[in-house]
Amino acid sequence: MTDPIPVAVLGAPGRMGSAAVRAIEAADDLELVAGIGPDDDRDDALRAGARVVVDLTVPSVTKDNVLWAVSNGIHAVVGATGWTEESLAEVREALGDAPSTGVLIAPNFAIGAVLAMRFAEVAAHYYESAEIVELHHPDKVDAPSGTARHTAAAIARGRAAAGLGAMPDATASDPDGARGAVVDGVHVHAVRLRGLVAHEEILFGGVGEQMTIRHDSFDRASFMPGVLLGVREVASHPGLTVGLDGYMDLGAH
Ligand SMILES: NC(=O)C1=CN([C@@H]2O[C@H](COP(=O)(O)OP(=O)(O)OC[C@H]3O[C@@H](n4cnc5c(N)ncnc54)[C@H](OP(=O)(O)O)[C@@H]3O)[C@@H](O)[C@H]2O)C=CC1
Ligand SMILES: O=C(O)C1=N[C@H](C(=O)O)C[C@H](O)C1
Repeated sequence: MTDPIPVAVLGAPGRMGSAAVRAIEAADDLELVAGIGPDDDRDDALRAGARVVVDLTVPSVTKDNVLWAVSNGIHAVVGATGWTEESLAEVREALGDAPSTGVLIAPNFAIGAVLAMRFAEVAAHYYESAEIVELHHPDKVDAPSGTARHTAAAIARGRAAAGLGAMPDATASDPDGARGAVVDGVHVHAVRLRGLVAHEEILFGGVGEQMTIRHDSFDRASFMPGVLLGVREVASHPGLTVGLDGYMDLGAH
C-alpha cells in the first residue's frame, strides 16, 4: 500500500472547509496534515509536509493562496470562487515556472452540477434563448455564483460553435436591473434565500418549447466526492485545469 497523500485545507473552519476536513480524515488514502483558518499561518501547511492544498476560502484571498501554493511546489485543488480570466492568467504564468505542479479550479464539485454544465453546452447549440437562475443560501458573499459564470461560458461556447448570434430580447428600458447580470452574453439571475444550499436552473427556449436543466445540492456532502477526486488526481494533471470535468471522462459516453 502506498503512503497516504498529505493534504492541507485552507478555510478549514468554513462550511465547505469543515466538510472537506471530515471527508479527508475519513479517506484511508489521504492524510489531513493541516487545517488553516484566517488567523493561522498558511506556512504551517508547508511545515506539516502537505503535497496538496484544498482552497475553500473566499474570493478575496483564493488567488493569493494559489500563487503561494504554486511558488512552493504544492498542488492546489480550489473550490473557492471569484476567478476571472485575468486571475486565471496569473496562475498560468506562475505555473510556467513550476511545470510539474497541478492546479484544479473547480467552480462546482458536485457531479450533477458538472453534468448540467456539460448538457447546457450541448443544448446551447439548439435553442434561440438561454438564461440562468442560480439560487443559494443568503450567507454566500459573491454573485453570480462561480457555477453560473462557468455555465454561461459553456453556453456561449455552444452558441458560438452553432453560429448563433445574440438572443432575442426587446427590453428597451431596465433601470433597476431586472434582467439580471449578463455573463458572456447570457442573462444570469441570482436568488439568495434562507433554507437553500446551492441550486441552478438553466433555461432554454425555442419556438413553441422550453427546456430546463436543474441541479440541486441539498447538502455540502454532494461536493465531497469531487473534492476527493481532485485531491487524488491533481498531481497527475500538471498545469491549470478549470472545471472538474477536466478530470472526468465525460466524452466517452
Ligand atoms: N466548488 C464548489 O463545489 C463549492 C465552492 N464553494 C465556494 O467555496 C468558498 C467557501 O464557501 P463556504 O465554505 O460556504 O464559505 P465560508 O465563509 O463558510 O468559509 C470560508 C472560510 O474561509 C476562511 N478564511 C477567510 N480568509 C482566509 C484565509 N486567508 N486563510 C484561511 N481561511 C480563510 C473564513 O474565515 P472567516 O469566516 O472567519 O473569515 C471561513 O472560515 C466560496 O467561494 C464558495 O463559493 C462553496 C460550495 C461548493
Ligand atoms: O457559495 C456556495 O455555497 C457555492 N459556491 C459555488 C459557486 O459559487 O458556484 C458552488 C456552489 O454553487 C455552492
